[in-house]
Amino acid sequence: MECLVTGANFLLKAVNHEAFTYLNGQKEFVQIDHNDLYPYLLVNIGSGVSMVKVDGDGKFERVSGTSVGGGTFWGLGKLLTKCQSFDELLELSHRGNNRVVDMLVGDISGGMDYSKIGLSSTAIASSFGRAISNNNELDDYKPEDVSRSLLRMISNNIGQISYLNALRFGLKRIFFGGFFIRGHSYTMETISVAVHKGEAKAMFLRHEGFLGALGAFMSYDRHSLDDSMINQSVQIPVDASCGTDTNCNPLERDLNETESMQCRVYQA
Ligand SMILES: Nc1ncnc2c1ncn2[C@@H]1O[C@H](COP(=O)(O)OP(=O)(O)O)[C@@H](O)[C@H]1O
Ligand SMILES: CC(C)(COP(=O)(O)O)[C@@H](O)C(=O)NCCC(=O)O
Repeated sequence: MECLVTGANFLLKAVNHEAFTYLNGQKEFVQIDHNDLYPYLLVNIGSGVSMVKVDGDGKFERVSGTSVGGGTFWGLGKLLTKCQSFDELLELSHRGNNRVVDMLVGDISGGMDYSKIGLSSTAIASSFGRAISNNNELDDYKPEDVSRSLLRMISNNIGQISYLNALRFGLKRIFFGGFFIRGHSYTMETISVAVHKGEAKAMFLRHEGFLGALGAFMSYDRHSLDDSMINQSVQIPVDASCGTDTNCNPLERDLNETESMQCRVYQA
């Protein structure tokens, strides 16, 4: 988690045009003022989703998350569409129509005007909900439509949970990272709309999939080889503890006896 935050902080400070908003098909780069970066919410969408409140360099707290993330899209999508690769599944979603699978507010009968409670007739009332209203089997649906509905369901859910966490801590900016996003317009649009309800702004990162790797590289770089020889308390047999004491004979010591001692270990 520390690597993730280190990577995000570095990119946001060092790379021009790293962060951008995405709404109505428009990408708009955001100029980040280094002195006004913190606090922000970092949402990393990998296999699962972590939501981290970042208050500064090395200052962060994982405040929330959800197990419904990139792995869910890929795993469930693979089962439902028989796709062989993530890219294929993503490509399918480009061409799909989620209205075939999702139940929209307008589909719900009863004549109630949901606009009074802030819901338009085209809002999704229930993801995959349309599948219960007829006798269709999975094979009756196009994989494109299933993929699009799944992507929308997962992205929207992540956006909503992120929005609530931003609200919870009064955070104005949410940066979304992780390899799930892949610069995919439909994913970013859905997340943005889910967040857009409130004051917080959804922003995406050009190097979305490399935050952790970059942070790990930077941490390695920061600690030179000498620095990585750290003092660590470990349990080792005392016969190995003679060190430079030339009068010490390990064979005269009880081999079962152990004691805690300081020893230098190399940490990769
Ligand atoms: N080519 C790909 N193959 C597999 N998963 C991919 C691919 N491109 C994007 N993804 C998505 O990225 C997710 C993993 O994201 P990543 O940021 O690498 O997280 P993790 O730390 O869990 O490996 C997958 O669950 C999937 O949704
Ligand atoms: C366990 C993880 C931090 C691992 O990170 P990942 O490899 O998914 O990027 C992440 O999958 C996660 O936060 N899962 C959600 C757990 C939860 O909040 O329910």
